[in-house]
Amino acid sequence: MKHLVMIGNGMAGIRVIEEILQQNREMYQITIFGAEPHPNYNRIKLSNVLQGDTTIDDIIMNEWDWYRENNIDLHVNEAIVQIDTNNKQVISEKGTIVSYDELLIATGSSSFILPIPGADKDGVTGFRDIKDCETMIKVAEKYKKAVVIGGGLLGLEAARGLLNLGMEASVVHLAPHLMERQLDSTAGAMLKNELEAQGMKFFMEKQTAEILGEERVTGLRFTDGSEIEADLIVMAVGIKANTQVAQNTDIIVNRGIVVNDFMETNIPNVYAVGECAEHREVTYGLVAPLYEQAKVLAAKLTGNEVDGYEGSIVGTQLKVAGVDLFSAGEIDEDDRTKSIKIHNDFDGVYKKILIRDNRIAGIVLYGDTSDGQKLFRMLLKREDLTGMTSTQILHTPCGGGGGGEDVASMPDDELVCGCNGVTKKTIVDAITTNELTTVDEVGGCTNAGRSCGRCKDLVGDILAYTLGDSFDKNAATKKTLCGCTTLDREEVVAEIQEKGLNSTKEVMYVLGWKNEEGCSKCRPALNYLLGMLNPTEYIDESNSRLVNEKMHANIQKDGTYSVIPRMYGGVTTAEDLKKIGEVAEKYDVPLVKLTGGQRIGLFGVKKDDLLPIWEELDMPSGYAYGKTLRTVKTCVGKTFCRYGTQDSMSLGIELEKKFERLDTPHKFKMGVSACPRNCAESGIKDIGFVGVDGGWEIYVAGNGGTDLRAGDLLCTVKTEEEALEMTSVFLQYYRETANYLERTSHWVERIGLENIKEAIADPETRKQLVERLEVTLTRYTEPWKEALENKEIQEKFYKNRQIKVEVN
Ligand SMILES: Cc1cc2nc3c(=O)[nH]c(=O)nc-3n(C[C@H](O)[C@H](O)[C@H](O)COP(=O)(O)OP(=O)(O)OC[C@H]3O[C@@H](n4cnc5c(N)ncnc54)[C@H](O)[C@@H]3O)c2cc1C
Ligand SMILES: NC(=O)c1ccc[n+]([C@@H]2O[C@H](COP(=O)([O-])OP(=O)(O)OC[C@H]3O[C@@H](n4cnc5c(N)ncnc54)[C@H](O)[C@@H]3O)[C@@H](O)[C@H]2O)c1
Ligand code: SF4
Ligand code: FES
Repeated sequence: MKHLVMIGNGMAGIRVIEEILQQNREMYQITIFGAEPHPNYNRIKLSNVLQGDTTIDDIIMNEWDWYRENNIDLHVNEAIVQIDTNNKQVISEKGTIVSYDELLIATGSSSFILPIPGADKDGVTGFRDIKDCETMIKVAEKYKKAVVIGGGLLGLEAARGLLNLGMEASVVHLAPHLMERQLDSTAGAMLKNELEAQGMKFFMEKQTAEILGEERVTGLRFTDGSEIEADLIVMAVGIKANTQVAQNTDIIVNRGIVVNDFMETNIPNVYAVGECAEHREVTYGLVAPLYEQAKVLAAKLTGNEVDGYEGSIVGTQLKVAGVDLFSAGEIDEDDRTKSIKIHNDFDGVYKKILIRDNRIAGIVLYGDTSDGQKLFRMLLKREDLTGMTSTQILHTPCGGGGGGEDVASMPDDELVCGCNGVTKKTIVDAITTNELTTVDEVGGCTNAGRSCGRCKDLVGDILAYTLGDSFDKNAATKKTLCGCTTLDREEVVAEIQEKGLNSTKEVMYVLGWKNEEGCSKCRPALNYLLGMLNPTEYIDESNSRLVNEKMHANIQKDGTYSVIPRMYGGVTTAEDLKKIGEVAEKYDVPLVKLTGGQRIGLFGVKKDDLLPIWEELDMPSGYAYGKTLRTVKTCVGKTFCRYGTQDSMSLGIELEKKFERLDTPHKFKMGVSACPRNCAESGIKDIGFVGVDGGWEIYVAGNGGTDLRAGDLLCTVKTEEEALEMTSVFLQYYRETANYLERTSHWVERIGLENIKEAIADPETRKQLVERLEVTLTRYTEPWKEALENKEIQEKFYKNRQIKVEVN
């Protein structure tokens, strides 16, 4: 098998790999290096994350298990720093050397940071990746004044996000009107009016000379000498291709890595794709052309016949609520163009079609973009307009997302999903051939809707049109458990109960799963649901668990493992500390570290050492890898602290001993503080206890991670027994109603705290929840003890090859 190495784990590169896997799974052993610590995610949707419409979790496109299932050796957080084309090797920043037969460079771009004094101060960022997005969200919690430099697509989407985060957002722009690369001055002015009405401020035709402040930014000075204040500066002044890996090699680099029509560089077996590639002197910054490149390259790499890539004309839209615009091709008239213009200022609609030699050369639409795709198709196909009137050009029947009638009159070759180049015919064919009934399924088969998501309504309309009477609108757009089924979580639960199903295979078979093996999304979800619904009879399927749970250890990015034993309530003994020290020394453990959950972790453990280390430790597993109770953090409480009114350690230890190993929809953390000073950070735990005079306040759905959230007060109880009972009630209600992989913070926001309180108000309901939980708690055993006693488990999990996948 040939070895394909890819540098870059982003949108264009992974599309090539997906296409290769579809065309020939057996052809390559694949290794991917990614500089970011994440699996492939939808970068486009970072704007939606910043604007608060979605979460980082929701924009992951290929989960860690996807890499594993496709035998991809993934190295994240590990940039390649050198290519040796003579010896056909790549070298990473950590010194890893890997040989390749075929090398694919897919390193994308970086934000262009203006080379002006002060650009390196704290509070100055680009907007390119998850880290930048998180930086902005964090700054917005503390500071007020945001300045975005650059009034292009990215700058305006960033500014809208910062407004949504409660900041004042000003945009500094060099040109006389916004988005001058996509809009003419009329549309640019209309856009500025709309955004001003939404609360943005603009500084037009201003060039930044310097960023002011000591260590942290306080403002900026323009070249005309005027100054404005700023706590955060976002640079959105364009991008530059990441070509550093090709430097000091014979690979030709210009603005990007130079490729021919088959994405081949001048060096044999080395290819480039995506924003880092320069094709016919053009580098692209939108996914549609990059996906076209990906298709061509995948065909080339799998030996399939394919026409070369000839370059693209791109269409753009802005992802800001309340703004409807579309632009493609040329923007401004010249002496060879004629134009059709409609400017209805009253309704805020502007349309300009530029025509040269009787063919559409450019489109600018503002306020009504329903003709966008039809006109874009005419532009791309160079349709001859001879004999057509301006009214016919603007109003020929089209799709435009307007429902059944429009869809019927849409030509087959009309582009429905601009990002992925999917036409109406491809979608209709996929629906009929594969009996698809949901928008997500259409996405799974054709990729339509998998990028910016704008076309999803139109895909829904095409489903309605194709399926006719059998179309069910609610079903088409509902959130199914995964792409293998049309059923959502509630329906799957109802079917399992009604039909008495008792294994994942049985569920998949009886409920007509499309993929009989399921996928990395549904297998762990079904395993959880079956165990939750039928705790006494269901036999846990370790093969259906997420990889870390299967191994009972977190796999680190270098292929080693972590060992984290329990320390109930963060309390340990001299004897346990000695044991940990001894194994760390004996097995040469590279890192011994106190974790955030008040325990001691051994990191960098070799797979072969896992069993002997656990045997010698003879301590319970801390489940630091599981969707289960992780830790109960406690303060020292009244035993030692003069402010303490309660015994926090005792409650914490009791809670941890009672609920350890319990499967929950997502990881679950607790905190117990013995007074409102809250030293155990109980306010940012899934369930947190705060000692008050005469009892405990119980806070729920707090989160200290990426979605920082203060917990909500659920209730106040008087005794430890009541605290334990309320924890059982809350935990079991969460277990029975949350979606798999839904943290309590998201669950409480989705269901509503008041609804949860109401649901558990009745004492009889509470009693039943507690009873069901008590039964469930009897099904768990100590995993490492079991592994040490069971040869089969040892052979299956701890004596085979290393997998290099980082799992969070
Ligand atoms: C906020 C935002 C919104 C956007 N909105 C849209 C939109 O609405 N529509 C649209 O079409 N496009 C949009 N884009 C652009 C689109 O996201 C990009 O065109 C696309 O992601 C480029 O794909 P790529 O694979 O070439 O690069 P990337 O997705 O950037 O992937 C490249 C990866 O390679 C990694 N890498 C770089 N150097 C190395 C190295 N030496 N070793 C290992 N790894 C390396 C990078 O860290 C990165 O993860 C948007 C971009 C942003 C930032
Ligand atoms: N909706 C979308 O399709 C979308 C959204 C976000 C990002 N993107 C892509 O991401 C990439 C980056 O976007 P971008 O908007 O940064 O790039 P861009 O090159 O499209 O726009 C940069 C803007 O910054 C302005 N500018 C340049 N120097 C400046 C200065 N010194 N002061 C003030 N303004 C200055 C330019 O006039 C220009 O309008 C692009 O490839 C873009 O296509 C696309
Ligand atoms: S939370 Fe209160 S009781 Fe606990 S350590 Fe802090 S001050 Fe002391
Ligand atoms: S148009 Fe962007 S995903 Fe379809």
